[in-house]
Amino acid sequence: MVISGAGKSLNDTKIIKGVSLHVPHNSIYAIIGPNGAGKTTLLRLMMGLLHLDEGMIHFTGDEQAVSVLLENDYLFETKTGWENLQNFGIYLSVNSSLVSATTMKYAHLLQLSTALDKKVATYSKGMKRKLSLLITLLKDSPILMLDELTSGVDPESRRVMRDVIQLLKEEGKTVIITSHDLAEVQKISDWIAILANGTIAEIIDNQNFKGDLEERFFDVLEEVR
Ligand SMILES: Nc1ncnc2c1ncn2[C@@H]1O[C@H](COP(=O)(O)OP(=O)(O)OP(=O)(O)O)[C@@H](O)[C@H]1O
Repeated sequence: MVISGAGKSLNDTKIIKGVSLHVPHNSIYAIIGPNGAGKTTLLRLMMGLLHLDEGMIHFTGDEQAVSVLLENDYLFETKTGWENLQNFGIYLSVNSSLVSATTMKYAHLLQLSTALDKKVATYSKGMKRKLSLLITLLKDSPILMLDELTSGVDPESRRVMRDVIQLLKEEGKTVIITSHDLAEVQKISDWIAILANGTIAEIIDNQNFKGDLEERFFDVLEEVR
């Protein structure tokens, strides 16, 4: 997936300015940056939920299907987790046997199996996030875009989500994430783009990066200020 010269204004303010990125196939690619840097806006452009004012986004042939996880959970609170999966399966045109198979595969890994019979209104933030992730996985898309997957989630749930992301990579998928958790980003990402004021301030090849990400992050922000 290649983004070149992406630009976007919202309410007459330029939010994304000349962003170019190459997200390698089958990589875990993190976009980090301070509040208001434009991470969600950039991800929404990549998701196709917003239209570019300038530039282009190019998917290679086999990468066109994208599944997305938004920053907030959009779940049916009065239905059980399992009913949510079935309803979203219908909405996403995923047949019910595939919904069952995907649920069987990931619910256990996400430690969500026993909660699936309970109403979502009784779920913790972490459980809701895991259910939203499971819904995102129903479509088996080659590219997953996950906006703040682990925000507000406890360490153990973060770890199981991380394990699932790693498994997805092993299965050949490309995963793009935004996060404020630099320790987590450093653990799982192949590439890390630092976004500041709507521009890419730095791209880190994390497999060859030996330093401390937090330190690098603050240095980069200092340089662009
Ligand atoms: N619909 C909108 N209309 C006008 N401005 C917007 C809109 N959505 C976002 N913005 C502004 O765009 C800027 C970037 O917002 P965005 O949510 O993309 O940042 P972010 O890096 O994801 O921040 P956070 O870490 O807080 O989630 C912010 O200044 C925000 O106020």
